[in-house]
Amino acid sequence: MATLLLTNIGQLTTADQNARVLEHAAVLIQDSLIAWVGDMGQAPQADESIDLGGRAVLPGWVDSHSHLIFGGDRAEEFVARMAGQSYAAGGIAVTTSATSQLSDNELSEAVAARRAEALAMGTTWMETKTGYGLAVDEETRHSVLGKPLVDSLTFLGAHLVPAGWDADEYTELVTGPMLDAVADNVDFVDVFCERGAFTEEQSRRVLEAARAKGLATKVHGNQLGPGPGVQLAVEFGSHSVDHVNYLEEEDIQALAGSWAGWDSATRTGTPGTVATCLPACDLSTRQPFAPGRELLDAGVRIALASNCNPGTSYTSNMNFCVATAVLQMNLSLAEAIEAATYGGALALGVAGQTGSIEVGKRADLHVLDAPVAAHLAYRPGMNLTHSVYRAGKAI
Ligand SMILES: N=CN[C@@H](CCC(=O)O)C(=O)O
Ligand SMILES: [Zn+2]
Repeated sequence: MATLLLTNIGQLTTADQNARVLEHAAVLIQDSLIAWVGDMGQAPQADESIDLGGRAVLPGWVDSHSHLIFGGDRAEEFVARMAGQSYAAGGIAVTTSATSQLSDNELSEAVAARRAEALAMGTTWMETKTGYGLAVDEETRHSVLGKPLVDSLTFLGAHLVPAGWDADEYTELVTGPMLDAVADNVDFVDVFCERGAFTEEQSRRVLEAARAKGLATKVHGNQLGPGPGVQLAVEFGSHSVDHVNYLEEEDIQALAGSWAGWDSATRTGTPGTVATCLPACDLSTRQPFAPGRELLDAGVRIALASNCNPGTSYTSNMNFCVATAVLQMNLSLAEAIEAATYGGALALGVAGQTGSIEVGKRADLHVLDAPVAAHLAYRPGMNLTHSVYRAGKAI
């Protein structure tokens, strides 16, 4: 069994349950897993050793929300938005049409290139969604092509009601033949519960169909205005509700209540519904930032994710998301790092495998070209990723 010691780490942010930050640290990797963490002076012998020159190390980012399976872009829509037009869900149809024109090879290559781009910026676990197919054959094709290219895959047939369809009939298709066709390929079922997309009643049908299939759920909710998304997600025990820009007090209380069976000190118990904040999307759509500070203060577990997609957030740069959360959402650096690592892992149900630097977890590590992790927000916009290890392998 091959061992690799990463040593002379200036600052090691573990994002473990005690939020340990170690100085002059080392991490021993055995094959794909973390085998030892501690003071570099006490590190065990290893087959190979890499001196990180005093750099900061943190867990690889867990990006729990993206839409990488698409063709074309929507730069014109973005420019119009910057000139004052507001975002509307209808733009999804432009991408659906562009995506349908790509061959299997072209689409796979586009997704793989986007995944590689994110990995090079420290994202070692990445979720993505279907949702630019909106027909049984296309949604199935996207689920088959997407599955081997990402770590978690979500079915989002309920992204937009395609032109020419009655909304209830399309919901029938999504919850019947479309879900049947993709079910074996996906980890989650998601629904865009929003004005211009799916109503509360239609969203409920999507979540019920997922439950009947034994699939975990997510909800895109409360993005463009107050709405029922958060309450539905909590009611159905969804792993996450994402966007959460427009929350009423009852929404925050419902989310906090969902964590009543979870012990944060030991990270044991029954997890609730993670509130996933998407700061890059909020900037690109000029929406108010999700109230991450208030959610944390109310006892809600949050995640930070990129929401990389061609409409509302064409970036997969998690360094940028973390910097924005610190600078604009009043999160501390430690809170933002935890939300973008362990929080994302909770939102994907993979916190036992990744999201923190602990013995037994997958060796997913992000080395910064900086002495301390604070540089992520202190030097926003700079390329601070020095190197990345995914499942123990340098990329
Ligand atoms: N909100 C719904 N879906 C995407 C946007 C999709 C698009 O406009 O292409 C999002 O998460 O922001
Ligand atoms: Zn999304």
